[in-house]
Amino acid sequence: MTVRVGITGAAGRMGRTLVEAVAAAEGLQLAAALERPDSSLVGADAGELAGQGKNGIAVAGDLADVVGDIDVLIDFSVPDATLANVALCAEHGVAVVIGTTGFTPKQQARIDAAASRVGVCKASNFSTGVNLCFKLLDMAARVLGDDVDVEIVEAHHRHKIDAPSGTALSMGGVVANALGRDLAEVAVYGREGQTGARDRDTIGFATVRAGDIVGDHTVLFAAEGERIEITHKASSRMSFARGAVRAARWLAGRDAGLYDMQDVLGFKEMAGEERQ
Ligand SMILES: NC(=O)C1=CN([C@@H]2O[C@H](COP(=O)(O)OP(=O)(O)OC[C@H]3O[C@@H](n4cnc5c(N)ncnc54)[C@H](OP(=O)(O)O)[C@@H]3O)[C@@H](O)[C@H]2O)C=CC1
Ligand SMILES: O=C(O)C1=N[C@H](C(=O)O)C[C@H](O)C1
Repeated sequence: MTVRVGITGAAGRMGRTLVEAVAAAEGLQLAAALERPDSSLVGADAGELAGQGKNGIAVAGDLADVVGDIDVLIDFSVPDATLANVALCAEHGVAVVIGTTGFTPKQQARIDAAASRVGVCKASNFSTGVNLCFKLLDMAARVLGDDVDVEIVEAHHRHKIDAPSGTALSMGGVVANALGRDLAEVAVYGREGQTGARDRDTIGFATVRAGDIVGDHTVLFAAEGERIEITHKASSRMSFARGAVRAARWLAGRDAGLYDMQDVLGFKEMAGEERQ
């Protein structure tokens, strides 16, 4: 079966990379590409926008016009646009891969509601490397326990609009969960002035925005006399796009529910087998 894919924000950094990744993927076919309704790019050829040469898919401005042509929507845009798109897809039985970051808890609840009607695969990071890091972080936190200070440092390009990155927050969530802490209670977002000594229970976040950095994340586990650092560095957006394409193939035809890249990679099944 060929999975018919739609891509929102098709002229964006991730959108263009996704158009290229879908073209290279087996079993997937680009069936729709979207931009804002008022964008001057509506009507342009999506392949040309992605620097791939014409692919015959004209950029649409309204998802309602093309939702019947697709099986899965891949959405890397902004929270408000993603929420509107997910709601429409849920009405039409179209599955959604969500890469957008920066949702509030209230916005996340709307995604959860849509996922009771269709399959939704949402991940703050679709690269295999970062998802492997989540497993390594879980293991490191469980072994090191409360004997270390945990700090998370992330760096991204100057155009990124949310901070800390979705990936940094997910990493914090994994570590907090492994240590039996609630991230909302222990997170410290930046420090300035007379901060006092560090509280061991906190998880610190530091953000760098500069130039064209694709995405760097480091989690430090610092004890007296030694320090472990788990680092991931993305050098190409294709690492995210390939993961999202893999997720789209995996999600097509699946039951309604909220999934993530750990499901797609089979990591949750592996963890279940380890426990048995
Ligand atoms: N999960 C993951 O693996 C990854 C997630 N991301 C996330 O993906 C998102 C997009 O990142 P990136 O591609 O760098 O961002 P860009 O700004 O390059 O692209 C966003 C696209 O969405 C479009 N858009 C913005 N607002 C609307 C709207 N209201 N309606 C329709 N379209 C809209 C933009 O159009 P316009 O230019 O006209 O505003 C643009 O084409 C971010 O949240 C980022 O954090 C990024 C990389 C990996
Ligand atoms: O905006 C980006 O570029 C990225 N966003 C994601 C995030 O917020 O974690 C993933 C990746 O790091 C790139």
